[in-house]
Amino acid sequence: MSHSTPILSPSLLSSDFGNLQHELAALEQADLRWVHWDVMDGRFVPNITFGPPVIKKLRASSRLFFDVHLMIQQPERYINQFVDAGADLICVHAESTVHLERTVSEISRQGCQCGVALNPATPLETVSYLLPQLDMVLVMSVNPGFGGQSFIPFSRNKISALSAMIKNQGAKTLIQVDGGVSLENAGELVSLGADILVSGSAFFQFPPYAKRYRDYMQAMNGTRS
Ligand SMILES: O=C(CO)[C@H](O)[C@H](O)COP(=O)(O)O
Ligand SMILES: [Co+2]
Repeated sequence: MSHSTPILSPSLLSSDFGNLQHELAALEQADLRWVHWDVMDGRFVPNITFGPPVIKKLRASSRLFFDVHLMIQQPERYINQFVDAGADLICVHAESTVHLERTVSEISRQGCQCGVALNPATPLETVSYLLPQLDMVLVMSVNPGFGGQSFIPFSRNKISALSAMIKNQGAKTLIQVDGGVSLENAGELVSLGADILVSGSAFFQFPPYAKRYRDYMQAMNGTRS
């Protein structure tokens, strides 16, 4: 089921890592509701970013919804730590854990919303049986690991097919799209079925954030069917 109002979740990957507290405050001031944390371990993806201690420290001063995208091998080892750090939603990659059902069940059991991310080449069937228990499926529209990449065109078909799959099952799972999202494609992605768009480079490189957020919301609402 789609959210009546689509959500923008700015990816901190493109923010000022030297001043994350300020960045979070600026997002709140600009009326954003969500923020996207790209956690990378240097193994599942080549880069390394931040982990639970950083998120926990910043949780204390932020009311934003913490949308945590784990790009780490065997995320089941760290669920407890990310829940304790204050994540509102934890999203694990289907490709990163052998026992995916057990991993998402554990996230829910610990009182957190749960999501599964799919790399571009990973088929939707991977999450078909899990939809009733997932709060969100993240369709990666670039290969994970870096910000500023170009949107992979076949992701459009994947979003529509996932939207149809969710409707057919009568599930309430939200669709998030991450990678290469811009003001230019935001409206189209929402019309295809996206409920939450993640934007890193195309958000943070264009301050002031309040104006950028307004522009995104206009684009996202404009073509909602
Ligand atoms: O998960 C990610 C990369 O692995 C990021 O969330 C994503 O790439 C956002 O960056 P951009 O909007 O610049 O593409
Ligand atoms: Co991400």
